[in-house]
Amino acid sequence: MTTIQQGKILIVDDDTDVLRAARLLLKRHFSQVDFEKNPQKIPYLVTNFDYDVILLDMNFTRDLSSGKEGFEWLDRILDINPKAAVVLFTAYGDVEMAVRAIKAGAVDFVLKPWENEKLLATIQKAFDSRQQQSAEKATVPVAASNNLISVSKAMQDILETAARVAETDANVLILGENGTGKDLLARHIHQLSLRKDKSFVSVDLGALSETLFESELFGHAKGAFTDARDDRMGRFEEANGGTIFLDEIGNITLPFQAKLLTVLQHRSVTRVGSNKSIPINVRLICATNRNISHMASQYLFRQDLLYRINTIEIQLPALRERTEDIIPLAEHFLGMYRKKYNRPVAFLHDSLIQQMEQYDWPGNIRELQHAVERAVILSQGKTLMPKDVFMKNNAASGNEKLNTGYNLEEMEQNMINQALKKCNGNITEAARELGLSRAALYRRMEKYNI
Ligand SMILES: Nc1ncnc2c1ncn2[C@@H]1O[C@H](COP(=O)(O)OP(=O)(O)OP(=O)(O)O)[C@@H](O)[C@H]1O
Repeated sequence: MTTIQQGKILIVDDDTDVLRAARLLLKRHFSQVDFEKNPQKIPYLVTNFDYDVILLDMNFTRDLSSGKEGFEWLDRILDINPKAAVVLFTAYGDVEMAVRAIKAGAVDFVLKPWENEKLLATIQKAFDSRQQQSAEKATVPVAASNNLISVSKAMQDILETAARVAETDANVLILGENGTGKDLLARHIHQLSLRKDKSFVSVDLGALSETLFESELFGHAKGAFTDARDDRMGRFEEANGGTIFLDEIGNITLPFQAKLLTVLQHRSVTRVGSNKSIPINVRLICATNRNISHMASQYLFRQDLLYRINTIEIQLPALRERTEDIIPLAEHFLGMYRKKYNRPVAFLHDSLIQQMEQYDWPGNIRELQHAVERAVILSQGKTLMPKDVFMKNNAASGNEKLNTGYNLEEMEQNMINQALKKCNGNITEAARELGLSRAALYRRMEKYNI
């Protein structure tokens, strides 16, 4: 009998069959095997969950065979966690690419189609070396996995409601501005639910094109359209027994709303090009940053679909409406990033605390998180000062409340300029300051025309 090791593995691949097969194999050996189809979720997952090994596809649909996208994502992962053990997966691999991948920071490389023993041995090796590293660095704490900070009364009430509804199978609709924690709350509810050992499948409906919508959600039969070379299960089937999280539900067109409604009413899906109905048992959590009741009153969102999805409605307040959470969150991120980047900085200056509490945080917790991360990377002393934390228009408007939009790219560009200035234009040193590889810094400089 195989013993299951306490280890967290993440598989990122846009091919559902690959995900399923690799997960099935690895689940027999590791206690937690998460999978994600959408590479855009990588930064979120790597920041929030301390994976032992990440198995990453090199060829996402954008660019089928050069492996370029895989290299980009590898870079992003290592930017976030330089110690991540990343094993690359490719169908078009060759020795040259393997060498490049290892040079770029991957620990190993597996060719598709794989042999189970080989895949397992590679993952095991990556896992063992990572365990050894952690044992040597016993002082390095585990990442703040699933750490939901909630000091304000508003958030405590929300968590209480979440705990109460988690055990039921009631559909939940989470409303709130971008970056308020909708995704994190959905995962939290799943973790508290009886389905926690089953899949949590997250789908960003806003990112799905009209042509992909149906086959992605409901699957397709072989030959249903030109590229349908095999039968393929959709996201609802993948989530069977577990939870499906439909993000940006307010962004789908009326015809797709009708299709989704039919699936929810019948609790079954029919793959595109097939006439066989497949029963599904999923817990549904939806989220949107739009005013969906208003949309329903304007006939832009079907009222009957809204009734289906909002059995329990949770409104996440904007960060500026729960100011008690700002400093605990900032301290949480400060602790997380000072350890990650090994910086001495440990305190927020009183004047910074005051400014942070008065700032509007239009990008909510995500904006706060990025602002603290960048400040930690660039920090020199033990205390963060107001000048260290980028808050849009902060310098110009002092302590006034701000209602402007927020631009992450602008912030990134600013940070790069600051680092280059500090290091007198020395790219290697600036990259180190920013916690980036030289290649990653060059790419960003090119992007911003610096
Ligand atoms: N209460 C919290 N405690 C700690 N971290 C949080 C909390 N809420 C959100 N975060 C962090 O803030 C970031 C943004 O959260 P999340 O992605 O869940 O927001 P969202 O509302 O789903 O955003 P979007 O609408 O843009 O998809 C994530 O890194 C998340 O871990």
